[in-house]
Amino acid sequence: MTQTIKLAVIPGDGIGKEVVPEGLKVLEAALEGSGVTLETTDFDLGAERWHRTGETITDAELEDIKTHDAILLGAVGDPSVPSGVLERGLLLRLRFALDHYVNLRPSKYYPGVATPLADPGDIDFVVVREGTEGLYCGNGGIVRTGTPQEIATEVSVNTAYGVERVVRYAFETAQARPAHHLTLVHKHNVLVNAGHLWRRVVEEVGTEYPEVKVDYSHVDAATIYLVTDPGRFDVIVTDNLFGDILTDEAGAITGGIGLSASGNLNPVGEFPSMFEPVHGSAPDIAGQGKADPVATISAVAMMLSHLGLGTAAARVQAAVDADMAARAAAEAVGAPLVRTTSEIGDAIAAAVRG
Ligand SMILES: NC(=O)C1=CN([C@@H]2O[C@H](COP(=O)(O)OP(=O)(O)OC[C@H]3O[C@@H](n4cnc5c(N)ncnc54)[C@H](O)[C@@H]3O)[C@@H](O)[C@H]2O)C=CC1
Ligand SMILES: CC(C)CC(=O)C(=O)O
Ligand SMILES: [Mg+2]
Repeated sequence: MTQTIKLAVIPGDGIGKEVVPEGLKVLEAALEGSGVTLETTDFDLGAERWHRTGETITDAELEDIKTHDAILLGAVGDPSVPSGVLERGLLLRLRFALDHYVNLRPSKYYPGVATPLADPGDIDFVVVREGTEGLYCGNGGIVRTGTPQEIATEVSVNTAYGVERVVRYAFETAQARPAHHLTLVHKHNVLVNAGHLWRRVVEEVGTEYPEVKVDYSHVDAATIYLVTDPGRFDVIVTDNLFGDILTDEAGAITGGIGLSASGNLNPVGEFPSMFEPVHGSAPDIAGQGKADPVATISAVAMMLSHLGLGTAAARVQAAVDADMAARAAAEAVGAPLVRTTSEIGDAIAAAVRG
């Protein structure tokens, strides 16, 4: 049976434009001979478009994106655009409008890959970050008093509905993993309103998953454990801001943010899910061929798996694993591999083809 994947492609800004072509290169290799055809639509969104037209994304473009099976995004944000215009007006608009309430961010350490940790041990956990609420709602404002006593507020929104559905997804994830272990990360000793809601929901939903061992860490302590004892984590469930911060740290300990993939999921399938690297547009290295495309390529593997194409996903993952092994071998002899973004993409695409 032939199947067509309708993929919306948003390279965005900075290194997003460099890593997305590598992701597509590997995706095409993975689909060769599978009977699945790929139909891509490029969306011209990001800083250049904003400078040209003043638009972040139009309602018509959003509707068009909704007709696709999935979205592959690079990154958005550019120093030439006021901070927040693209991050809120484009990226968060997509996540909110497409109800991406699960932001899934796996972290796995490939033994031998360079890491700042002296003894990384066995790191293999997944962060289930809430994606549509919390401090990222844009709920707040600024009171310009005309005096030095200006007031700015950002209010974290946590609904029982929103917390319950992401917590349930996290329990399902923990139930499906061998360790059956879920850690709620929050700060309920201070954020007593939101924190206690999260804690109560985890307790209540947890009664339906008796096999899952549940524990709790305040977010500040969690940042310590990620460095000193990352092996203690299996599945972490947390809110939008804490999950954002923890997953950059998770990238750093597992070999660099250029390796970390994420899926913005609408698990009920009402809207297309969006796959992207955890990192941003990295203006400091943009245009130099220095960006590691592995995060985007791994996001492609997550996308294939989400679309039910497990064999193709496994082929991409195996090729990424092989590339990690090659990196580790080079590290071991003191001669780290130095390759451009497209050379890494070429090597992984070739490995996918076998
Ligand atoms: N999902 C998205 O579209 C995101 C967008 N951003 C935006 O990106 C812009 C830059 O943000 P930053 O805070 O600098 O975060 P960033 O993630 O772009 O960069 C942080 C550091 O990681 C390095 N880095 C990132 N990706 C890399 C890769 N693939 N290979 C090698 N090194 C890599 C960068 O060179 C930089 O030193 C801002 O406009 C920000 O708002 C930030 C995070 C996510
Ligand atoms: C720019 C933010 C809205 C996104 C971000 O940093 C993230 O999702 O990791
Ligand atoms: Mg982030």
